Amino acid sequence: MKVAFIGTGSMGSLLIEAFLRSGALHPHYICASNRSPQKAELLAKRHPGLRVTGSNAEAANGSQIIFLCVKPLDYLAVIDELAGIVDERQIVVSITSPVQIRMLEERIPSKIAKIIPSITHSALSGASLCIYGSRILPEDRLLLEQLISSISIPMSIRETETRIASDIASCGPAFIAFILQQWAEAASRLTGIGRAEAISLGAEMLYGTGKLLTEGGFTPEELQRRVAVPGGVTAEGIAVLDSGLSRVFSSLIEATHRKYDEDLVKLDGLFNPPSGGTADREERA
Ligand SMILES: NC(=O)C1=CN([C@@H]2O[C@H](COP(=O)(O)OP(=O)(O)OC[C@H]3O[C@@H](n4cnc5c(N)ncnc54)[C@H](O)[C@@H]3O)[C@@H](O)[C@H]2O)C=CC1
Ligand SMILES: O=C(O)[C@@H]1CCC=N1
Repeated sequence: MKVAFIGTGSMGSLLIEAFLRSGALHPHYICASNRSPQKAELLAKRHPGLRVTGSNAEAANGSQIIFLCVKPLDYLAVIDELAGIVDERQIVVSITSPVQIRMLEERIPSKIAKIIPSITHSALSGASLCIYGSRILPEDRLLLEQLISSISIPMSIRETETRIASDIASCGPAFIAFILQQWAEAASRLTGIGRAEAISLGAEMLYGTGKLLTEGGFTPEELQRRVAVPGGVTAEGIAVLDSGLSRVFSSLIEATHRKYDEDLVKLDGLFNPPSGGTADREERA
């Protein structure tokens, strides 16, 4: 099976390398193209056999699955390039949340899926968010999920839930890393523990907590009950978090959704230039 990756920036490269590391894909079956070819050529150097093409059309030609790993505002240019090249048997996968499946189905005849990845896939873990277009058949879904499950846990979501699900699964690693950084800096400032030591302790704790919440079968509530012994110190800390955090997460969700709305308006203008409908604004969660 030939698989193409258009855009080999941060996420395109990460996906290629994760698929190679998992053994799901072999370099000989991968075609990659990028606006500045150097990035794709670096990948080819690291993974002999991986083919870098001079154009996106060349990468897509004959590929069974085509991952589009460019930023939202670069989609239209790529889609227009592919329009006369791809056919109804090929599967085009968008990895970006604001580009609506409908926008792609209107412009190209291929089967369309949206699979939103996460940086956690470079550790062969984390959830990938899967949304399938109207032309995707059960066997296409099986093929995609077989591939993506080599590097992640595929989870089907509704397209209207893309923003909030992606906030948690894809932006989440950055949010949690920020919290850990702040915690470690406060710990270092107030107690003198080394920042690096505090971060190592926190990282191991996050790894173990993730395992307990997944394979360990704990719910967040059970985990808190087990750790916060009556009359102990954890309960004191949870009371502080309780008084401060609920507002923080509401503001966070408002901020990401506001930015998403702005992206939808820009995309709407790009994909429907003259009359410019606003239907996409209704499509977010
Ligand atoms: N970084 C992350 O953790 C996640 C990113 N995403 C989504 O992935 C998409 C890509 O993000 P990154 O990889 O971080 O961005 P990036 O900027 O690192 O990579 C985008 C690549 O696309 C290339 N490109 C732009 N226009 C092109 C064209 N016409 N033809 C070929 N290549 C072209 C650029 O040269 C660049 O290498 C974004 O839409 C982002 O929302 C989704 C989930 C997680
Ligand atoms: O920051 C961003 O826009 C992308 C989307 C999900 C994770 N990173």
